[in-house]
Amino acid sequence: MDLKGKVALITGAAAGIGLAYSEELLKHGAKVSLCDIDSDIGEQIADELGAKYGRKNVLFCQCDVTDYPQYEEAFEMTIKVFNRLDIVINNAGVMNDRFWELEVDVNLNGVIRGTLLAYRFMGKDRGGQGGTIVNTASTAFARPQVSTPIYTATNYAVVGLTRAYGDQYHVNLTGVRSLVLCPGLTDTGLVKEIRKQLMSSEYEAAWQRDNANCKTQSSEHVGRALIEILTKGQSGSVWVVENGQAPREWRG
Ligand SMILES: NC(=O)C1=CN([C@@H]2O[C@H](COP(=O)(O)OP(=O)(O)OC[C@H]3O[C@@H](n4cnc5c(N)ncnc54)[C@H](O)[C@@H]3O)[C@@H](O)[C@H]2O)C=CC1
Ligand SMILES: CCCCCC(=O)/C=C/[C@H]1C=CC(=O)[C@@H]1CCCCCCC(=O)O
Repeated sequence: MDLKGKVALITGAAAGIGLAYSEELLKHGAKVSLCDIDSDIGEQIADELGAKYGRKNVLFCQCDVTDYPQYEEAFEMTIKVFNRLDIVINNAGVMNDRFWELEVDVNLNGVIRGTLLAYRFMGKDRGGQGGTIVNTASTAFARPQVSTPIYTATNYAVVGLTRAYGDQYHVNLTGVRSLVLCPGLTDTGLVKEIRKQLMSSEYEAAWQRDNANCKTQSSEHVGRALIEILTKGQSGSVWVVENGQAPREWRG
């Protein structure tokens, strides 16, 4: 896929994996709409990336993915500024099973909202040009993270959503392809104070076991993997990126 001049909207773009996706897309000549709930860091990141890759190529939209009207405004603003939309990356996520309703609202409902908006603004059946949706899940979908059952469930659901929408039936109808990237342990701010993120402090032993054999990878590695997946990923495909290795397709 030639990314030059393409427009990508990325959620959770102010930090971690979303920021790495954004920078890698800019390096490949795309324009990016950085969407994040955190406007202080988001504006600052947009300034920094704009100075490096050209101010006309970067936009920041303050957007909480749990708030449909705000999310819709981010799509409208992106298309108004860049005049097109080719790629939607549903990446914003949290891990906190204590606040599980919010976790489900961000990690699953947020991806559903982003997917429905992507079809509305890119779907050929809705007057659009077609495009690509990339969702971020986690390797927790393939090997359940026993210490965070609800976080794990949201990742299973995102993979199921992507596989169903990724079917050729939807591609024929809309011209939109859907892929899912599942990172393993990645060095970001997702885990701040693990004891407060597990449903029970008794789960700490399980948390240690869950992550015992994982090698931490950088968010930049996941960013580079995104470009490879965008280039060769078939609609409905599921990609695992872990331990700093090249992306590999998961075939269930
Ligand atoms: N870091 C890791 O080890 C792994 C992360 N993931 C997934 O990768 C995705 C990105 O996570 P990280 O970069 O690690 O986390 P992070 O905490 O570094 O970045 C997440 C970003 O999402 C934003 N955000 C949070 N709630 C939001 C909302 N309601 N609306 C809009 N933006 C919101 C935050 O402000 C932040 O900028 C998540 O979906 C996470 O589940 C998956 C596997 C491993
Ligand atoms: C010893 C713990 C070190 C810190 C671990 C950490 O930061 C974990 C991150 C996970 C949080 C959400 C995820 O999606 C991350 C990785 C999930 C990997 C699941 C590993 C299980 C396995 O591969 O068997």
